[in-house]
Amino acid sequence: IRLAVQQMETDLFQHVEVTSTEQIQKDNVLSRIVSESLQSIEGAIQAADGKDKKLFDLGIDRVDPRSTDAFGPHLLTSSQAVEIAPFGKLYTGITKSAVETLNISVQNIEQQLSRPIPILKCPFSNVPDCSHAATSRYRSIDGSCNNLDNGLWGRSFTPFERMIPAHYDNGVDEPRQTSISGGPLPLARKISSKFHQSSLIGHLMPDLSHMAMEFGQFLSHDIQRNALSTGHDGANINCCGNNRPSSEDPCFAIQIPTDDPYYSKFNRTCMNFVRALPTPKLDCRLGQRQQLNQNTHYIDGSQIYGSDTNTSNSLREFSGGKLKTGADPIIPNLLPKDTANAANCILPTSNANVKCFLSGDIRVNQHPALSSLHTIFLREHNRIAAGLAAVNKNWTDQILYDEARKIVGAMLQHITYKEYLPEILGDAIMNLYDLNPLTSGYFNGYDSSVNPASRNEFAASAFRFGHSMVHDSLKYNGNGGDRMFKDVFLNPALLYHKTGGVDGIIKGLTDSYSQKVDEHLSSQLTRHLFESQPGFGADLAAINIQRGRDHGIPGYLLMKAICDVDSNVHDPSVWGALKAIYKNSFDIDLFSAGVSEKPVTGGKIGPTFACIIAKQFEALKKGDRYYYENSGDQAFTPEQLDEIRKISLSKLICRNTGITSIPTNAFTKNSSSRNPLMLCSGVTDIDYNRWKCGWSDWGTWTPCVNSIQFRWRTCMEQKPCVANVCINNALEEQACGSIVYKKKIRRRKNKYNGVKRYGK
Ligand code: HEM
Ligand SMILES: [Ca+2]
Repeated sequence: IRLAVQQMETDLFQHVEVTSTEQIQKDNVLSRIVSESLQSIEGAIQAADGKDKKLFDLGIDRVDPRSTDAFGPHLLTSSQAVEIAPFGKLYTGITKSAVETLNISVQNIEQQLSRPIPILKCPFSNVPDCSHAATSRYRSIDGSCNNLDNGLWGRSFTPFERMIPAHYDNGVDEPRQTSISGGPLPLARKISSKFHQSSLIGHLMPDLSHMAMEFGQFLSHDIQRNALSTGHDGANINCCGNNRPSSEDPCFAIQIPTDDPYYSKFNRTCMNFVRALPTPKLDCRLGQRQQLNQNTHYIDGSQIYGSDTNTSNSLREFSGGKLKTGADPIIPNLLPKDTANAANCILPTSNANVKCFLSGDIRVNQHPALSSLHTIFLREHNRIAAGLAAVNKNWTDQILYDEARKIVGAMLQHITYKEYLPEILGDAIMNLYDLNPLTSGYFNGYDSSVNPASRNEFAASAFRFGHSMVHDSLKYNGNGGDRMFKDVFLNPALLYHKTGGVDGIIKGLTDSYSQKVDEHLSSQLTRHLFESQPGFGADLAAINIQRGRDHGIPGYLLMKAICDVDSNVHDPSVWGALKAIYKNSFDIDLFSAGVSEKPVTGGKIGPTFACIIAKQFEALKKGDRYYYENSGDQAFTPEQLDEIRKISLSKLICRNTGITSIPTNAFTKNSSSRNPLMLCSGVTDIDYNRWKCGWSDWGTWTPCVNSIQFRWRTCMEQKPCVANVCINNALEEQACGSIVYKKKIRRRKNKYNGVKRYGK
């Protein structure tokens, strides 16, 4: 910011491209506003920084991330994100000044005066040079240069996009908290306790296994990680103490009514809630407050490998292309241990070997089911790296790592589009949005004009539908049986069990049902989330509603209209219950009404969420140059692609655990007809010959004709082989029948042309 102020005099209008006198006048007005307001806004930001420092020095802004007030790892914001927050404050501050001074709407500011202001620095101005990326077979770690025209699209530490503009109370940045009929919106916790309370009747999903819940979360952690505001030096903020106004940015604490059916027992009237940190838009034009995604937006396995180079390097073995594993004396093949306990999870005092885990996403320790799925993919990466190394002795660590990462990323996409989404969205929507993978050949739908970025309506509301699928407990085939979620949040101990462990958790996930997607959430999430004090934890339904308001997510009815959804998509009693809580139907929050819609035919979620989710996955497919079915320089060969198409989550589980049988489709519960059990002993590995460079194995001999027979082998220069190891095909011939000749090898270049025949 200070730099921006210094630049003000020198840069003013230096790079402005203007087209008309009217535009010049508008721009002049805007620039005057910017220069007039800059100093006072900077002063306000500095004052807030000073306050943060004081709270930090007094030891107040240091919430233990393990405590209920901290939402575990969700509050740990990366330093790259912390650096962007001041820009967000500055841009929204100036936008507000412009709106007030000119007395026009923020949309007008965005539309009429929409261009970057040259005197303001932009945190997204370092557009990478993507010239080498066009021919690269591998994605960058941070997602940059996937799109060659817009190198920052989908990169980590860039803003969430939006389907439609935000609905903030003041139009620019204040959370949506006022009813359109006037007066406050109903409290998020009140909506949760009245509408999202857990249900014990008919709450199980008859078709979907609990693994469908878990894969959804794992996938969501690939696509997005919101960045929350921090105090001084990245400190965790508590908005429920007496030291910060509980509803002054960055606080937006969740008020708990005094007659709350649960929290009143503990005299709790406040639940910590910190606003997402503000960021300008990617193009740094003035406008509304936006939020920041710390992960790569693409489905690329970033939750396994990291979304920045430092993280990804810290997870690599740098030998044989492998990822680091935990050096545990009893169970060797776990995720690497977080010996510094930076993730701050809960460790048992009884066993010093038990440590939290490291992965590409810091939320890996949230609960053992999530950590277990991470473990499966880590093992698969290392298995593939070893398989590739066995057929290509001269491949370096880097090639092995890159290629194994490429294959695992493709497997994630295949499982997402082939197995997971069809269960959630149903066939009609899969077809409508062209989401089905092909059975052979390349997909030719890459469209460089499609921005793949995660949409705010998707991340802050729609894809949280999975919270409704979470069961009360984790079924556990191991020591001590099933575990209530509240007993295992942030606790990795289960993975270290000798009998059970990852196998016991994974088996339990495929062997139990998810809950139905409806308005009911398990009380493990709405009363006991990250419970650290006996009795109560946080409430995820209330947090989801509050987060939607924090991000200015528009009300449900507007999103429903945008999605062109007919009326009557709710059970009348459900809609009646919502209307009884809200003063005005147009106020109803997207999460609450979206999650409670009646499911679409063949799917598990209602039409509004299905529309938001399908549009997102369409963008993630068509806007990803590295989508696994694409052709081009970065493509798999057709034969390699066929190998990817053979995999399923169940096969991955078989290959990486000691589990002996599993439902063929891991997302639907085993039933003898629809989804029979498959024996893991019959599961084969991918055919690494599809990746082998140099000569293939010899084929079989042809039948003996005229006392001679042949066999061939081919030179495999398939990508990513280094060329010139061999050329074309080689033919071997030998005598057969009664006369025995010596066999010879020769090149079959230009069909026998110029090649001498040996032997007879
Ligand atoms: C036991 C299981 C789960 C727990 C404990 C959990 C917990 C959480 C928490 C604490 C947040 C942060 C809320 C906020 O501050 O705004 C969150 C965000 C989110 N969750 Fe979950 N979740 C679970 C499962 C799932 C599932 C199954 C899905 C989807 C299928 C899902 C999708 C999301 C999404 C999309 C977000 C927003 C992510 C972001 O941008 O940071 N979660 N979850
Ligand atoms: Ca990603």
